Amino acid sequence: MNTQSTMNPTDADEGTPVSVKIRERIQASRKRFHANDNIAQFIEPGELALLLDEVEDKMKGVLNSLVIDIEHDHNTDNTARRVAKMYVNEVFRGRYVEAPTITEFPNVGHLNELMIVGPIIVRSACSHHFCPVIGKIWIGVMPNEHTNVIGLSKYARLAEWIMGRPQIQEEAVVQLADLIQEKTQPDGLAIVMEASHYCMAWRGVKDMDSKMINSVMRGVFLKDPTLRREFLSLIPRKG
Ligand SMILES: Nc1nc2c(ncn2[C@@H]2O[C@H](COP(=O)(O)OP(=O)(O)OP(=O)(O)O)[C@@H](O)[C@H]2O)c(=O)[nH]1
Repeated sequence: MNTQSTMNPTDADEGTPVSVKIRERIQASRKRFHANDNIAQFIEPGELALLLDEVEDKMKGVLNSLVIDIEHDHNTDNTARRVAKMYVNEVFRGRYVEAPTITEFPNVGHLNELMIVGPIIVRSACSHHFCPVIGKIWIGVMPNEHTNVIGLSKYARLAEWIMGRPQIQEEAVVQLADLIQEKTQPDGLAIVMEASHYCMAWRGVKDMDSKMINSVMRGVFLKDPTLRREFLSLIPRKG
């Protein structure tokens, strides 16, 4: 018997986890959905709330498998919901929502002097263990007369959107550089990030002191060693 032919497509859809529906749309568009990719364009209105319910349900499974009595332990009876909210609405929000709106102003003053913003405090989580990554970022921009000027706070908003995903630091700074480059089209862009990785402090090697520092240099920062030195000397990293 061909059961398919008698089924209404909406009935077939019912009971399909929302994550599966979203994943199918991404795959149909042949787009990537790695941990540090944004997938907002594939999420329909109302689906984020359903995704939260689904993650809560799966988290209950994890707690059960950890042999925690969530039925009777008053401390953990709502933990699955809290963790789901933390992932979907807070720490990994940068995967599920569109980029912040950025007001761009024309560079009427023809500014072409080095501009530095930082330290911007950033919070992320490593893709490997989902442990916190907390650090600082400095951004240097060398505008030209065609460069769009964006409000100072917008650098922090863009950084928050990129860091609000499971990341590895090397890829996070490149994603942020690509985004700022696209928004402002400067002659040069420099980013330095310094962060503590709690997967190395709380667990694993339990090293409390080491930090990872990395940088991305684009355009004139790459070509001009004097400008690069000026940028690096102006960021008060040890302060
Ligand atoms: N390159 C890079 N490595 C990272 C970052 N965040 C965490 N790591 C490292 O990722 C590695 C994962 O190593 P694995 O050997 O797969 O995992 P593991 O067995 O739990 O490793 P240990 O942490 O050594 O116990 C660890 O060395 C982490 O310190 C990051 O942003 N960039």
